[in-house]
Amino acid sequence: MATDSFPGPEAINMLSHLSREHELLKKKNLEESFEWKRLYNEVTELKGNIRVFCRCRPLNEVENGIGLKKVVEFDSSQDTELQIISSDSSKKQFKFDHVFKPEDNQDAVFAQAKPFVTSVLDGYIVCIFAYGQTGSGKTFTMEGSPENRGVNYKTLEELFRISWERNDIIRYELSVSMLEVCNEKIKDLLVEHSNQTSKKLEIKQAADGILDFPGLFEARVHSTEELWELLKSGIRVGSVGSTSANELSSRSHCLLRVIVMRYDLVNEKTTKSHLWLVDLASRERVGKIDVEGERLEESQFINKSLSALEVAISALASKRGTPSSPSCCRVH
Ligand SMILES: Nc1ncnc2c1ncn2[C@@H]1O[C@H](COP(=O)(O)OP(=O)(O)OP(=O)(O)O)[C@@H](O)[C@H]1O
Repeated sequence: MATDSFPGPEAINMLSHLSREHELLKKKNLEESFEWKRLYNEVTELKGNIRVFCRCRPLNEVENGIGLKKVVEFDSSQDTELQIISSDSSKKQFKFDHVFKPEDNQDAVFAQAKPFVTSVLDGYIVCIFAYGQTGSGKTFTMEGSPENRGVNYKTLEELFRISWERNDIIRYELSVSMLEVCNEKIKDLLVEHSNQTSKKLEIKQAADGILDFPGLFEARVHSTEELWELLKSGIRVGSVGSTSANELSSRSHCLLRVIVMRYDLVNEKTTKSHLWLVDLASRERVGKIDVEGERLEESQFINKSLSALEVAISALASKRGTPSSPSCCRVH
């Protein structure tokens, strides 16, 4: 009978010593990681819970073809300021947390959004949204294309990467929902993946203060590939129209919600956080853009909802609560 496959008393002693060492090392790593996390979130808060970035896209072929001139000037030594040149050649300066120039690519934009991913995985509620005039590049920035992925894809990829990296100490479960707000109606863009039929959705405030949409489908996702397939199907279902200013104009607010369930193996606590990635419909100067009938009504709804958003953001910025913006809602 072969006995050398059973460890002797010395080997058992050594194994238990190694196991104790491993436990101590794991505890030390955990303590360091929590300290790092605390400092990281302190820095994030100091930088401000609301950040505003401005991205200027390059002029396209049509705009160049008809000889349109650039009306934005950048200071090469400052990446937080730009100047708008008016028709009388006077200049007006605007300041942001960061300004992206026409030559800045999708990676440069994502580099600024990346730190928020860590915040979501640490239990914060984060919302990243693109706001701007029709054709200014909101969908390009958020969605991008398969060759030129935007903030949505890169953020979700990073979310998965960090959650796997932390697997030793924290277990994450990620689910996504995708919805569209068009003419003040909420549509579930992933309903075809559920066993339900499309139904009217409403916004409710849950007991914990977080906004919820009872009945909205939540798809559990395990990888970026799986998630991307889901998003593509949601995008197909979304509404697209056209204005004279942009041929493929988004006529609705498109919202992607990632629900992050976080189980902390150290303190055995479960927390839930949300990441919102939003491509807003564009505010339109109805008098200047050739819209009529149904499109005109849509534009009026869009403008009204964007005005409400402005009120909510101003209230958050001045740290006041408004009836429509729960004070627990934290926007980075
Ligand atoms: N940074 C950029 N670099 C190159 N092309 C860009 C950039 N931003 C936008 N574009 C191009 O400009 C066009 C309009 O962009 P996009 O559709 O993203 O605008 P939008 O703000 O979402 O418009 P709408 O609100 O009408 O839907 C698209 O063809 C897009 O590929």
